[in-house]
Amino acid sequence: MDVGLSDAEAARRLREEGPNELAPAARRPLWRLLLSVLTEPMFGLLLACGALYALLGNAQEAWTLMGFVVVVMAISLVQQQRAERSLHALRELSAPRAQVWREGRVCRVPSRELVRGDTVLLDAGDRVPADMRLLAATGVSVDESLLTGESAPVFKSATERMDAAACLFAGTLLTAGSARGEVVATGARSALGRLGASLGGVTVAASPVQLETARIVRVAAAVGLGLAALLALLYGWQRQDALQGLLAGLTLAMAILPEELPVVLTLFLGLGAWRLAREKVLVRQMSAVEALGATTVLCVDKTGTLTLNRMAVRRLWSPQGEHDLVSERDLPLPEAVHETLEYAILASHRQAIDPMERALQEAGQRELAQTEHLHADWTLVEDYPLSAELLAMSRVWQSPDRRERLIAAKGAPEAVIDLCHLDAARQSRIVGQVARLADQGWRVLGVARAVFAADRLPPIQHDFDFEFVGLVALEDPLRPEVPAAIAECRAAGIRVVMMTGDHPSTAVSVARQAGLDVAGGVVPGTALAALDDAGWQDQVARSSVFCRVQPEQKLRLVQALQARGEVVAMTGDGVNDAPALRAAHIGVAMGARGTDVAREAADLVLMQDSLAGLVTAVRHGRRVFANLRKAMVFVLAAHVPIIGLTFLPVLLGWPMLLMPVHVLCLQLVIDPACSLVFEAQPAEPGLMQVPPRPRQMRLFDRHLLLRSLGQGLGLALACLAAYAGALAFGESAESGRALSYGLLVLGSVILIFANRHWAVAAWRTRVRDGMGWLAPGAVLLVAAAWWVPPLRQAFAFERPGFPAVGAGLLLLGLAAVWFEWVKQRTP
Ligand SMILES: Nc1ncnc2c1ncn2[C@@H]1O[C@H](COP(=O)(O)OP(=O)(O)OP(=O)(O)O)[C@@H](O)[C@H]1O
Ligand SMILES: [Cu+]
Repeated sequence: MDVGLSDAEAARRLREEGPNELAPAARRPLWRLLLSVLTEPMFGLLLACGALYALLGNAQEAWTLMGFVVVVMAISLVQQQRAERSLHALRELSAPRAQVWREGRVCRVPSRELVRGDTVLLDAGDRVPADMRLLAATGVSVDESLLTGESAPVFKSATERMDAAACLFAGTLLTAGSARGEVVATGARSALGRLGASLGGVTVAASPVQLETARIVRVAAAVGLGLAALLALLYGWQRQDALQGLLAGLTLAMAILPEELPVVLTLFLGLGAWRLAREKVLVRQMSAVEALGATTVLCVDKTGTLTLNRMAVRRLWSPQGEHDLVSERDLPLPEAVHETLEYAILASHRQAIDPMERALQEAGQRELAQTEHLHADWTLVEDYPLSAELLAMSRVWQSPDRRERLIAAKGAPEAVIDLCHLDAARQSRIVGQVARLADQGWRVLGVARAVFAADRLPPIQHDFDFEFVGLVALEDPLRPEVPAAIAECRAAGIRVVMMTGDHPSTAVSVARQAGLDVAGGVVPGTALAALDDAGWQDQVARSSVFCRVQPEQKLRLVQALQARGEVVAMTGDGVNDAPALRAAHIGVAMGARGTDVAREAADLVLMQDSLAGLVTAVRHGRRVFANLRKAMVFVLAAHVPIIGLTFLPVLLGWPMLLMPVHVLCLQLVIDPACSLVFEAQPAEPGLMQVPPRPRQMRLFDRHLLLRSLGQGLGLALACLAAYAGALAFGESAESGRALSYGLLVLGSVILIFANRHWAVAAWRTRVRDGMGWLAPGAVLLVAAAWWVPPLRQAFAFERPGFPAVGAGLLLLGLAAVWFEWVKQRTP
């Protein structure tokens, strides 16, 4: 038996030959990042303003603005780099793992740690992690399209010759069978590495909300430019000063350009993904974070998702007797069921990966160790794998002291009964026993055996003359956290649908324990096969438990649900689940047990395999969407006064109020910092007690626009009133500007207060939630701009008098009340 490399040897080779990875996906170089910042419209506007100031002979303004350009670029760069880095970290997390022999044990290591000489175990659905020579292979077929472009399956087997038919290549996909191989080339030395190819990791396709935002930004930009041109003309004509007019126009363009929207959005989705990663849910597709919040149906498989996938043989039954391995643990295994366990083990792989087969072997080691029923000296001659048509598998053995061969079969009881050609009476007796065992929620397998004397083995299992041996019931406990998670879904108006390949009685029993809705009955896959599209849609509307479904049917179930307008999240782990995972709005694969194919097709990967993780993800998705709306209300509302304060004074013939510096400071520093408060906002208490948001619901709907417009207009009025008042009472324009701007900054902070919680009034909430640094920071900033000379100059301020400040505070209070009023009127 192979024992694999020692840890020390593996570490030595890893040091010498380098990790098993292709040239890591090149990060964007700094100059590319710079270029992307430079081509942003805001940057163009800034440069134009700077040039205008220079033309006007205002050297100081020009320099201030250029200083700003540097700051803005630095912020932009840091943010982009941070986004890149977090993406990189996510890629690392989703890195593939491989099963390998080390120190005489099978363990899972990250694929990048594989070295030449490692013995790797592969199963259907695995991506081949490195080039290897096959040591053993059963029914292996491979998809090598990544290397050859040819998608037809290629069959492989272990031979002495070391040619392509006995080799697996890195990056190709095991579509069927299982294999053991020795690594011969890793990383860049593999066939794939020599091609210079690389496999994709995290993808960032635009989500609906991102598209919607992009549209809003485009519209706003067009409107902004139009208005800006209008203002420039107006100003130039009114005051006969074209350059100043142009400057005013550019300032307005800056004020309207909703630069922060896309930034806020990326940040929210990205940080949402990061928060989910901390909850052991990996996001492979950023837009999934957003779709999660709208999920109406969760389609889940049973084993591993609802249950622990910790199989243990619970009961053995044969026509001669029965034995329970838990309640009768202290009794020796009765002779009557010896053969049942013996043949169940013979029908399993020796180095079993399947938890069911492992459980059988464990039971065998425990119960049959002192008997002649374990046959280490027998050799395997042939293997008939499980198929969709026949849920049973057989293995053909040669014993050293017999000429004829022995065949052991195990599988779904119906399939095994079918193989045994029993008479009606025996058949119905066995079916009754199966139902009795499956009613406990146990998975039941039938076991059969045959003897075969001729030389040539038949092509299909049906050609053996099988004799029924007995039944094995395997127990797989429910995950303890599942009933609570399902109850949470129910409260949140999310339906949970179970799709399993298991027996109807087992399915119902587990569904009941988990708290699923079983009133709609259990629908077996065979009943679905005869239905048309309308029939499928009808079924998925009525029933929540589907049993004996084949993976291909899962795809159709998902499509039927989608045709009914549901937003579907689906879990899956097998090779054949990939199409359904791709079709679902949110495909969910399992980190621990899922195949590589499933993981690659999925949008989310649950590192802890449990349904509870998925429910957590949904909760986060809802929270992100709710907070996004709050942030958008804030950003939009904050734009209104900026626009008003640039536009109106010009119209009214007052001295110019906001200049480019002010607009930039608000738009590029203060507002984005403020939006972060919303990102960290915890979920509102009733978040999981309301139905999912309608699928068509837009991020920027009427309520949102009304609310932001209402609140923004209030703040704009307050600021304008402060300016007008200051001017009326004989203060200088600089002093009025300082007052008005201070009001704008502090009012924005109050705007955050108002919108952190929508259901409760701001004064009922805890002030400190995420605001600890913000309010003092804003006050400090305003004070500094008023009193520190260089800043005062840069902002063109003069310190306002105390009566003015008092009036300003009063206006601020009024604005706060107004925000709350608007909040209540726009639910
Ligand atoms: N290794 C095996 N040996 C014998 N029979 C098997 C084996 N694996 C599966 N079966 C039979 O095939 C049936 C379907 O198994 P499959 O693994 O496809 O179910 P599944 O859809 O993954 O189930 P679940 O939803 O519980 O995860 C099982 O109920 C069992 O009867
Ligand atoms: Cu025996």
